Parts: sequence; C-alpha cells; structure tokens
Amino acid sequence: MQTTSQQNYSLTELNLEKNLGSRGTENDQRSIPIIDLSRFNERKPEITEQLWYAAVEVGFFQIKNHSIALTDINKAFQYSEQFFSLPMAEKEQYPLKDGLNAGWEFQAQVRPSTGTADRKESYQITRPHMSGLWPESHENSTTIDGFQDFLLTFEQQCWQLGMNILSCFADKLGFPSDFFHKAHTWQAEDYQSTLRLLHYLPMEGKATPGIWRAGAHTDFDCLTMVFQKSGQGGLQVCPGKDSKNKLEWTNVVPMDGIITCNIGDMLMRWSDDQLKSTLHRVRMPRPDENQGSRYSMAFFCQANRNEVIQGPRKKYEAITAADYLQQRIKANF
Ligand SMILES: O=C(O)CCC(=O)C(=O)O
Ligand SMILES: [Fe+2]
Repeated sequence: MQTTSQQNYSLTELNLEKNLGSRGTENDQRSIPIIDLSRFNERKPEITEQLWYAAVEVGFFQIKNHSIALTDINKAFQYSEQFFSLPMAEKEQYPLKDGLNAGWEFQAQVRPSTGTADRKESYQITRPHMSGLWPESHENSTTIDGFQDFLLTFEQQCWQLGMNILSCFADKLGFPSDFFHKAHTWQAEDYQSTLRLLHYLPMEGKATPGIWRAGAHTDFDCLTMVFQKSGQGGLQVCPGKDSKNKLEWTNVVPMDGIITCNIGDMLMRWSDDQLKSTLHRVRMPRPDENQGSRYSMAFFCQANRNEVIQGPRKKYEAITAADYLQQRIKANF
C-alpha cells in the first residue's frame, strides 16, 4: 500500500489533506449549530436559511427532529455490532470491492493526512454493488436475521433525509429544488450513495503518536450524515473557514438521535466553493474515557456516477462523479 509521500495527487482537495498530519489545537468554545428540521415542508424557507448560514459560516451542523426515529438508529447500530462481532474468517467473505464503496475492510484505509491505517473496520453498503456481500449470502456463514432488509430500509431513510437537506442548498445555489435529488436518483444503476457502518477498535494500552481512529480528512461526497452513540465520542471537526489559517479542532459530543452533517468535496466543487467541505477526524480515547470499541455510522450522499459536476459559475472544469470519486478512492486505499 502506498503512503502519502509516494503519491502525487491531482486534485487540489487532496493537497490540502496531504500536509495536515495531526497538527492543530483544540477549541471547545466553538458551538456547532443544531438545526430543528421539524415540519420540514412547512418551515423549509426558514430551515434553508439556517442550513445555509451553518454550512457557509461554520462548516458543520447537527440536525434534530429529522425524519429518522431513534429506535431505527439504535436498531441499525445493533445490526452493525452483530456484523462486526462475526469471526474474521466470515467477514473476509465480504471484501471491499475494488474501486467501489461496497463490502468490508479491516484497517485498510490509509489517510493522506497521516500515512497510517485508521484503527477501524468498516462495512459499506452501496446498493447496486452488494451481490455476494450480504451476511446471509454464503453457505455455512452465520445468518443475521433481517440484516439486509432492515439496512436497506434504513439506507433509503438516510437518502431521503439527505435529499431534503440538499434541496435547501439547491434553492440557495439557484438550481431547481429537485436538482440534487435527480443527481442522486435512488433507482438508477449508477447510484453510488453509501451507508457505512464503522467499528473503531478498542484501545490496547496507550495511544501511539501518529495513529488515529480516523485521520484528518474531508469527505469525497456532497453531504455526509454521521450517527454517533452516547459515550462513544471522538469525532472532531475543524470548520472550513478556520482551517485556512489555523487548525482548531472541536469535539462533537454524541447526543442520541442527533445527526452531525458536513459538506463534502463534491458539493464544494458543485457550489463553486461557496459551500466549504470540512476537515474532521476521530481521535483515540483519552485515558479517562471509554477504552472500548466505538461504533458510528455515516451516510454519504454521492451523486450518481454519470452526473456531471459543474457549478453555476463554472469555476472548475466539468468532471463526472465517477471520475471524481475514483481519484479520491485511489488515494485512500
Ligand atoms: O466515525 C465518525 O464519527 C466519522 C466517520 C468519518 O468521518 C468517515 O467515515 O468519513
Ligand atoms: Fe469523514
């Protein structure tokens, strides 16, 4: 596997990440806005203003009273724990497919910012590429009852919520309201939005410098929604505006039912940089914190492969979503 110094990244977003390492200080005075999405259709103009302000001025935001029930989030976490507790030999039957965000990986993601593998395993669901990857699908393997059906329903709930948020950004960018919805069409064969279940490994002894649960990065996609569990923190964000001058990381304390959202590089490009993708990372627990496993889930709204990404002001050359993502995945695995 290549490390940072051997690679020559062609996209400017990657050059930003490449030199980050683990630099910066912590700033817990900064608050991350929590936006209330209740009565979404009725309150859409007000919600749109709040989302735009949070995305442009702060770079990260959280949402509450969204459409996904806490019981569903908890059930998805239960399935995730069941999957990751399968024996290694079984999980190896579901390997990450080359160049696609589908399947299981174990400590395979090397971030350009650190050059070391994240201390985690993940299982990614990208619907069109799941053949052979569901735990039910092999003879002699452990069946996890209801895993596939439930997680596919959960995936669709996440997608719907993501599309609602993106429709607010479309309005502000001067695109038709359903612009991003069409670009992420759920039924299409070239769909590539991803639900990712994450398991960060328990601590073994003291933290090693340079090793992260997830090294600093921005996401590749348009919009990411992260689910954390109470008592299993570690996510830190460095809002886009700040990162230009100084790196100041703020802990995102997990709260049940609250989803943390960030803009990814794809939407930054699609908005001609009006919306900033935000640096984030997952740190190792401190000695006084829970030393056990950390589970989280992320839904990545990634435009369908054949969509052409170009902002209203044409600041960057047009690129298909497939080509764009390919360059980013190559740099990370
Ligand atoms: O686990 C988390 O809290 C964040 C995960 C993340 O940033 C990612 O998978 O891109
Ligand atoms: Fe991320």
